[in-house]
Amino acid sequence: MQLTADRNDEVTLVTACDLIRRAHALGAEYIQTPECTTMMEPDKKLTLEKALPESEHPSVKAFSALAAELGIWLHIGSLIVGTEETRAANRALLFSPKGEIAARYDKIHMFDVVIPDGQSYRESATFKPGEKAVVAKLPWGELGMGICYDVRFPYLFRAQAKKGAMILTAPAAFTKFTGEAHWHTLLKARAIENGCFVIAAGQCGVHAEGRETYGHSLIIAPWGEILADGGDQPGIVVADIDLDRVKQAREMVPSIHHDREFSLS
Ligand SMILES: O=C(O)CNC(=O)[C@H](CS)NC(=O)CCC(=O)C(=O)O
Repeated sequence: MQLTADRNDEVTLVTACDLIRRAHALGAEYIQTPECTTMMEPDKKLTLEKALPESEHPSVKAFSALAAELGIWLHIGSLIVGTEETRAANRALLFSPKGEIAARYDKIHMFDVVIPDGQSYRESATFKPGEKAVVAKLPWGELGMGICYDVRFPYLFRAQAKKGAMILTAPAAFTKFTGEAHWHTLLKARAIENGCFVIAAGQCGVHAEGRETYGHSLIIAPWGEILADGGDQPGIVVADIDLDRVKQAREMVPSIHHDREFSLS
């Protein structure tokens, strides 16, 4: 599902829940939302003020209740969650159909980048990077959890695939500028090189202070075909995931089994 998060999380939460309900009505059993699902707040101080711990976080409570009500696996691409330290976590949460948190992943790679379109980002000023890669168990197979900028670090997804992941994920708030140049290519590469499905929900549109995100939520098959593309407007995309296609792609090109150690001089 993709949306344009407001800086006010209460406003965005309503939209997010509505889109999740629409996806469920179409038969979705696993639903993914973008990075920073309920809030895109440019101000560091305001971001940290809203960064409540999981146990007190209004969005965590709402999504847990919604997952239980609908009986779905709900993968919230990320929420801004308070930690014991001064910086927050940019954390993805996977809710089970009982509403329990089945897995959590803190974004590892921080987007500290100056973009030639004039925008500059210092994610590490607000967020403490995670240190643990995560592969979560779904009833259909294992799912590797990544977030946004992580998609540029192929060894993270390689490690997840080697651990058994058949679905790789990168919910995102990609910039429009870098998305136009790189988004489809990076995600297709992660799918092809690992023989995995890739599912990546994206923020889209114009956010507070003119920040533009790329949208184009993608579902990609292990052979590299794009099964669904969300375009640039808020909405949902759905696809049937046949996990036999992982085996089929890896039978055609078994590169996942051909990694080698080598020296470099
Ligand atoms: O801070 C927020 O409000 C939400 N978080 C983000 O937007 C994050 C960190 S600033 N964005 C990215 O990682 C973009 C990566 C990207 O665009 C690329 O790799 O090209």
